[in-house]
Amino acid sequence: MVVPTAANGGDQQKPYEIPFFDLGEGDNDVVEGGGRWRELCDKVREACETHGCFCFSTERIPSKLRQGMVEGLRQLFELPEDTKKRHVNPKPYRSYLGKNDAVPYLESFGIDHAPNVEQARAFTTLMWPQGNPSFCEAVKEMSGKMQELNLVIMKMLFTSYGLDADEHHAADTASYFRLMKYKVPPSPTPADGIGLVAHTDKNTLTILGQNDVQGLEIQPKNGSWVPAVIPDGAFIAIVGDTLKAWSNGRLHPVRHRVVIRGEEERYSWGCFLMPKDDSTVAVADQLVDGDHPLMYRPFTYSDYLSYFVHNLSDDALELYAGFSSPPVGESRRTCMD
Ligand SMILES: O=C(O)CCC(=O)C(=O)O
Ligand SMILES: [Fe+2]
Repeated sequence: MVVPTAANGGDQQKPYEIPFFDLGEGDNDVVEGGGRWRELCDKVREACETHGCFCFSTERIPSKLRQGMVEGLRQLFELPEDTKKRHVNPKPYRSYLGKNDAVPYLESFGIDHAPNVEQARAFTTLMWPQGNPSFCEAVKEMSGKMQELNLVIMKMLFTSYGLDADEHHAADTASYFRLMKYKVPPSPTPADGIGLVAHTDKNTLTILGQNDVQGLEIQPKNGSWVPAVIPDGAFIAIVGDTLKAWSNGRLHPVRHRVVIRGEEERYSWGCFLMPKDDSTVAVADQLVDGDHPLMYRPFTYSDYLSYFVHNLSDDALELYAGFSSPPVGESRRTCMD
């Protein structure tokens, strides 16, 4: 099944189709050896190579959990600015972001290892000293399910490439959970109600959910921006730069942005899968051959992220790790193969 995306704000754009997959019921369907497993692995890989993203539904995340998440986000972003500013973390994109000229409609928080109840509780207690057990539970559960799904999709990609899809890579994997609110721009809406500037994700694989208010756009390989319409209750998975490197350029980290239109506030939340800070990302040996010469040198994810934060280049991966760039002299150890 594909989800046709209507042209947004004009009739110039051709409808663009983002693949949509039903990732099944709990653990019964999309598990290794299940009826649809192998077929889905290939379709997911194809979507990630061609589009760099796909939408999916899953019964692992019940609608009650989604509702709890959205309700908690409303309460969170309504807190006083001084309270929200208490959330500080030295890692990039984690501290509370509000009132930023580059992204005036966006507010966000990033929580490390949110599936860990201690981390989820530390965050909610910081925001609500008297506690907020229901949002704490929603953050822990939602981030845990999304991390699980991220790992399932990674496994699908490994399987489709015929690589050992052993879970061992999960041990070298971390995640952070990002909570976002996009305010309604003042009326009349500026032509460019940019909620989040165009970028590729630097991590491995991202899964995003939203409160059914659209706004995400992607730039397909052919160049022009199109809306990425996420069906109600569904999620979108987006390939990051690190997966492009690991797959020797096969998987496509699609550029995306958020454009705010309409009258409703948009809430979104994302689980960003990434290698642990000290893990080295290296191209999988099996994905290098005569037709696919080695494109990237090994690198440490945290060094790559730091390079990006200091340079903010659209071509960060190619400049930092592209084979023509200078070697870093790191030993070759890989977190993902
Ligand atoms: O809010 C969204 O839908 C997109 C967020 C995003 O792309 C990001 O945080 O990297
Ligand atoms: Fe992103």
